[in-house]
Amino acid sequence: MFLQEIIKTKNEELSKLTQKKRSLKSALKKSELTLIAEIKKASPSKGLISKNFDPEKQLQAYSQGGADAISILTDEKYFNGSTEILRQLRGKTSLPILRKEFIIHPLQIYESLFLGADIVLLIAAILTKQQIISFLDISNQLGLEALVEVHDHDDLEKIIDTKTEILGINNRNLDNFTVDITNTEKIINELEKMNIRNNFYIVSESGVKDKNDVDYLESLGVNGVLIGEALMKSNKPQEKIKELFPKKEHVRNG
Ligand SMILES: O=P(O)(O)OC[C@@H](O)[C@@H](O)c1c[nH]c2ccccc12
Repeated sequence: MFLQEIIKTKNEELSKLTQKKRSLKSALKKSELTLIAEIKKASPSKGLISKNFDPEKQLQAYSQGGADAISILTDEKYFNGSTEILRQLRGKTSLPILRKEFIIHPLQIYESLFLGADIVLLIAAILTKQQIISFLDISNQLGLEALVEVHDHDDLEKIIDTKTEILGINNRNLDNFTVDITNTEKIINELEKMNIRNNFYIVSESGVKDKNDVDYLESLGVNGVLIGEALMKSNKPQEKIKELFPKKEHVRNG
């Protein structure tokens, strides 16, 4: 009897832990182009990007500018990020948070939950199809959303017939750092040929720097864009967002 009561309580406690997180998918469902704004101090391709790196100030500028979600680099060695940044910013925003990390083990997904992330990144190029399938299952169980990132045809093959819902198309080749934003168009064309374009919410990632780029991507029908460097390098990220997304509603007090 008593054990039963304990288990009932445990189930209630667990449901709190895994309850639906803040959702990127809900933002992507809207007709307006979604902005995922990234907090990134440095990168292996660009070195130090932000001299006066202040994650909290950056977060404020992003949310006041009208960003729909925040991406936070947690890799230390190559991006100068930290899990601590995510932990600290979590309580300071109501926007969904994507943990930008190179996930190669299920433990990192559990860790993301405890850090307070709402979305995890699954990079197809560093995972097998089996891992993608299993990592998507784990994320689902934990109530986390997953942004599954592809760059080329081989990556695309790996995510076909998986439960991928949010598809990130990376315009940057992570092996040699070359950037080409027409990569988004190329991958969308492949999806259309395979007749699976409408199975996904599509986020174009990397190399988006001006209004022209945003307009071009919007014309392709993407649901969202992920921008890091252009916002990190700007002295006034909030203004930069206004320039890139004049239609966005700008929040007054974060
Ligand atoms: O700074 P940019 O060019 O706007 O790019 C942002 C984001 O797309 C990029 O940081 C990124 C995309 N996929 C990744 C995977 C790991 C680390 C970083 C990334």
